[in-house]
Amino acid sequence: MDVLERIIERKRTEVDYQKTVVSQRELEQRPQFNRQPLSAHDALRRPGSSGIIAEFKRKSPSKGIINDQVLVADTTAGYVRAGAACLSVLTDEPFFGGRSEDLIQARQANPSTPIIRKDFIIDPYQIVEAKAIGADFILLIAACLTPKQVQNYSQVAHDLGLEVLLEVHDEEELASHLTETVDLVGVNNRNLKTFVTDLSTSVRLSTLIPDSFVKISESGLQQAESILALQQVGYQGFLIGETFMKTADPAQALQHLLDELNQLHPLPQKHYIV
Ligand SMILES: O=P(O)(O)OC[C@@H](O)[C@@H](O)c1c[nH]c2ccccc12
Repeated sequence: MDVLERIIERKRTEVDYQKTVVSQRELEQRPQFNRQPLSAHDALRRPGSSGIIAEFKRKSPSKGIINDQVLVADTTAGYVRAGAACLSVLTDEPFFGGRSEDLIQARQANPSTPIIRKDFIIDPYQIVEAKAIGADFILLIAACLTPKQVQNYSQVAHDLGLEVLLEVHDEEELASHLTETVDLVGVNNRNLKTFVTDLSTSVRLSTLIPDSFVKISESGLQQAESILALQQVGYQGFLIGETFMKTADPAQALQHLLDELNQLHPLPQKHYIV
């Protein structure tokens, strides 16, 4: 069994248990459930957007502990001050050391920045839960779902006002799973089965994704030069976790990356803001 299969098996048990603890009806009564979600699509397409989706990730199956010292509210607020366009918060506990409470805290600290619930969604209950904890958009991973599930779950998300990021990592997944019902398409440079990270995956797949979707390159991004090269082939979003989280001050690491990016490729808007 590969890691992805283990994660999904564990997730099934977790979701079935969670449903007995908090019913869907109870989730629908939470105050956040009535909040109007923010659009990640708009935030990433806004002129002058940094395009960075900055992730809060304590640990991962490939790297072990990345950072268990920093607090979610401080870190995510720091990311936003530094210029993140969106935030990503891992809520998977067994493999990534996250929890729903992290997203609740990130939401409180950042009322105006779109936040993605980063988890392995295999049941519509988790989409209702995403809304109830204050997420604005959700991740659907092609490798974990059938094309039909992607369509159905996107519909559930849209009915709740949430946007959908579909994650693929090769041509086959893109061809079989891409549907008009998703809003953003993420190319994961990391193969979730082998953990090998290769940025050329994003380059290869970029022309195969229609421009109507916001294109996001995910994982393994470290250098301003790589971001610039990916912008040139059509990417508008960059999902980055470890490069920031492995430092003692993740927000400062983002600030450095944006400074480097501005030096390479100054965004005119930045210079006109007084
Ligand atoms: O830490 P990195 O290499 O910058 O990667 C961030 C993000 O892309 C990665 O955490 C991720 C992408 N898709 C996922 C699916 C589940 C869990 C995690 C992920």
